[in-house]
This record gives sequence, C-alpha cells and structure tokens, in this order.
Amino acid sequence: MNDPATTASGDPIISLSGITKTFNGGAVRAVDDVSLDVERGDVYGVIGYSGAGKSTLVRVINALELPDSGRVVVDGRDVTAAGQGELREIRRDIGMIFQHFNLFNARTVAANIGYPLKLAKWPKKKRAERVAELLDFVGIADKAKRYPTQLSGGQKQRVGIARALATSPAVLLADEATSALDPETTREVLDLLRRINRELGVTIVLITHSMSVVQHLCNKVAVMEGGRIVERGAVYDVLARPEHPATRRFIASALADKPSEAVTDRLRRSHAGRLIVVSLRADGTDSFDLSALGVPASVVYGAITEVEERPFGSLTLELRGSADENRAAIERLREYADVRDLGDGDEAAPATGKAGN
Ligand SMILES: Nc1ncnc2c1ncn2[C@@H]1O[C@H](COP(=O)(O)OP(=O)(O)OP(=O)(O)O)[C@@H](O)[C@H]1O
Repeated sequence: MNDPATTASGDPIISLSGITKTFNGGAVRAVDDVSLDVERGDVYGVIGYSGAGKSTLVRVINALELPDSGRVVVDGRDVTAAGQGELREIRRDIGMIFQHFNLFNARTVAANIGYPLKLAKWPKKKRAERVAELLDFVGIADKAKRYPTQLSGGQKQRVGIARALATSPAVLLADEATSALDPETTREVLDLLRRINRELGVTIVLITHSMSVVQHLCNKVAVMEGGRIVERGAVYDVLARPEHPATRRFIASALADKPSEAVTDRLRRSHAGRLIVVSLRADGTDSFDLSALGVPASVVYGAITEVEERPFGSLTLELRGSADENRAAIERLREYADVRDLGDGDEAAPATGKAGN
C-alpha cells in the first residue's frame, strides 16, 4: 500500500536479522534475537521504556555496537562483515543525531556542520557551499558564525541535523532527538525531520519514549521490552489495535482519548445515562452523526486527532434514551463502528472489548 504520510517504498534499506548483543560477559542481554526490516523511505519509530534495548539495537545499524550474533545489512552492504575502510564508507551513508546534540563547543556552527566533509576531504570551497545549503535547509542561515553555547536547544539540534545530513546519507538515526526539547521546539524539529524524509527521501529510524512523537512523525513502529520487539507494524494499525500491555500503556499516555477506570467512575457519578465509547477509524467510521442515534446523546469525554494524516481517536457518549432505545442505538452504531459499552449506574458494563484499547 502506498503510504501518503512518508516516502516508504517496499524495498528494505536496513535489514537486521537475529541480532543479539550482551554486555558484562553475557550478564546483560541488551538485545535478544531481534530481526527487523526498515523499508527505504520509512520513518520507523522504536519505542520502549528505559533499558529496553532501543539504543543498543539502533547503534548496531552503524556499527557503533557490534552484535554478538546476527547480521546487519544497510543499503545492500553487510555492516557486520565490513572492514574498517568499508565501514567508514557505510557510515557516510548513515547520519546520526543525539539527545544532547554532541556538538563541538569550540567550533563555530559552520565548522560543526562542515566537519564530516572535512573528514571526507572535500575541498574548502565545495565544503562552504554545502554548509551554506544545509544551514539554509535547517533554517539557521544567520547562525553560521555563532558557537553552540550561544544557541537554544532547538537551534543546536538543527546544527546536529545539518551535520548528520552533510554527506547526503540515505539513512538518519535519531536517538531521543527531541527528548531535551520543550513541546513547541519538539514540534519544529519533528516538522524538520518530516521534511528530510519527504523532500530528501531519507529513511529515518527514531528512538523515543513518546508515543506522541511516533504518532506525529512515523509510519511504522516497533515496541521494545527486555531486549525484544514485542509488537510492530504500521503506526495506525498498532494504535488502533494494540496487543501488548506495554503498547497499550504508551498509547494511553499519548492519546488520552479513552476514560481510565477512575475517569469512568467519575463520569458515572455525574451522568445518569448509558455510557459508551465509540472509536473513530479511517477504515470504518471517520465521523458519525449524533442525531442519527435516535436517542438524546451528549459527548462527555474523548479526543479525535490524526495518525498518519487520518482521523483517529474515540468519544465517550452518554445516551439518555430508555434502556431499550439505548440498546437499539448501540446495535445500530455497531454496524459500522467499534463500540465499548460502559453500561450505566444500574447495569454492569457488558464486556465487548473491541474498542477497549
Ligand atoms: N556499554 C554498556 N555496558 C553495559 N551495559 C550496557 C551498555 N550499553 C547498554 N547497556 C545495558 O543494556 C540494556 C539496554 O540498554 P539501552 O541503552 O540499549 O536501552 P534503551 O532502551 O535505549 O534505554 P534508554 O531509553 O534509557 O536509553 C540496559 O540494561 C543497559 O544498562
């Protein structure tokens, strides 16, 4: 399927097979037999709690970590079998950005961005032209002569991104690239990463603790726990039908569209009618007409947002018809929507599960 939200193509550019990486003589199994294909043009989010193995897995891609076993192929080249010379070439094709930017504070912004080009022995004039182009692309053309300490966090990350793009890599690895930034700056940096994917066709693998970063930027996601990938797939599908408890927890904290048990109790106390949760899905109900329910209804909780540029979320409704009218309304709704019935004060909630993410 062609994905409008990214430039994903169906052709794997990164292929990890059977990767295991241990530390401390095998006492710590950071990554445990993980296989993962990233397609050219993907923005692939790797999400998990601290210590899940995300950084180790991603650092295997550019051989910052060497796996104990398994094979890494990037753009047709076997990273795990490469000698030092070939590894240098492969790394030129893989940019990386970091949570704390990792800039040289004693060098100007322009010198930081031009550093990989200097290493690659580009002539001075060509280097200056490329740096000017990159400064312009990331939106800090006026900061060329500044030093990193004179910049805001967002500007520093733009320098990090420009430096990572200097050698026109096919792949960009982003390790918690927005974790040190405030929400507004995070949005700006995510917008920039989206442009890098769409306009330059760069494949991005992004490590994060935040499902909202995944929701706003990625087309695919892998959820890691204990060194393994416990769930993976298209972001929309994983958000719509999460299977693993860790995935559910990440989604609940990012979307906050469904009432928790405590919220449900409060809603029951303040609303005497029947409460139902209706999920909006691009593949089914992308909107619904309250007046078509045939009973008086109010929206009492919920959130509708976008995932991969498609409508996503759920609304909790209070139905205020008779018991029979409410039941009939729910049956009609179920013909085209996921409905979870929370019941009312008199009737325990029948377990239906479908929309119970
Ligand atoms: N160089 C190392 N030496 C010893 N143990 C390590 C090393 N690097 C990682 N680990 C351990 O491997 C496990 C996975 O770490 P990793 O940094 O990959 O997780 P993570 O999911 O990226 O966590 P975080 O979100 O905190 O960065 C942890 O238990 C960590 O302590």
